[in-house]
Amino acid sequence: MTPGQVHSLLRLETAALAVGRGDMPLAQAIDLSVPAGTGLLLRGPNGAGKSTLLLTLAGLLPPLSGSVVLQGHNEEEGPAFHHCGHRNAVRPRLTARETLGFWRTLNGNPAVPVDAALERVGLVRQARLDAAYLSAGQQRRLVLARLLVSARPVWLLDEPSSALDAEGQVLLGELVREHLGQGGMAVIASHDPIAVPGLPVLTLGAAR
Ligand SMILES: Nc1ncnc2c1ncn2[C@@H]1O[C@H](COP(=O)(O)OP(=O)(O)OP(=O)(O)O)[C@@H](O)[C@H]1O
Repeated sequence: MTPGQVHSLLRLETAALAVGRGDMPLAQAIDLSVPAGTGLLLRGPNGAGKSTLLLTLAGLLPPLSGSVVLQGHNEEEGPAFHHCGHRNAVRPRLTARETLGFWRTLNGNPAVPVDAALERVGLVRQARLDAAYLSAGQQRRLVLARLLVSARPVWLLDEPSSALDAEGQVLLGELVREHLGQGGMAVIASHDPIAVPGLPVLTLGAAR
């Protein structure tokens, strides 16, 4: 079975989902249905709850009410979600190559080899450099490479384009399009344009 055939059974669904922090609601009545091979772009002003929604979809925050279900997912195949927060979560004293090796081992389901992932994101020359010495955009590219080294069907990306140069933004669009093309899913919170044609948009309101 190809990845696309495996993922084609999956669908990310929320029903009457309310998300928030503590007892403070930020967004309510969210009814999503994201089938395999499609994505969703989250828009909305600062503080609207986009990051909170991504964390809730990832299972890292509890819903205030309602449900999140990944239909068709077999738990025995391991975790389905890659959550990449707006912070890079890189360890300063691991090299770029060690960082990807660490994530590949931790996340399991090995996919693209570490050196191939570094090449894909343009970090070959930085492979042996401590992550602390990577520029902001290079650290962001390392986060993108992390998506590649372990196969997970659902990418939850929080401001993935921040600090990326124009070429990096093109790369991000390519990676997301390829992932969707293989039957994956992506929910992306961003204030920037994302180079994925036809991406549906969910706009969260201001929470002020
Ligand atoms: N740990 C926390 N405890 C309490 N409130 C929090 C916590 N984290 C975030 N918040 C609040 O939740 C609200 C929504 O934050 P969130 O990060 O989800 O917004 P966002 O739409 O992603 O914003 P941005 O566009 O600025 O990234 C904000 O008012 C924020 O202060």
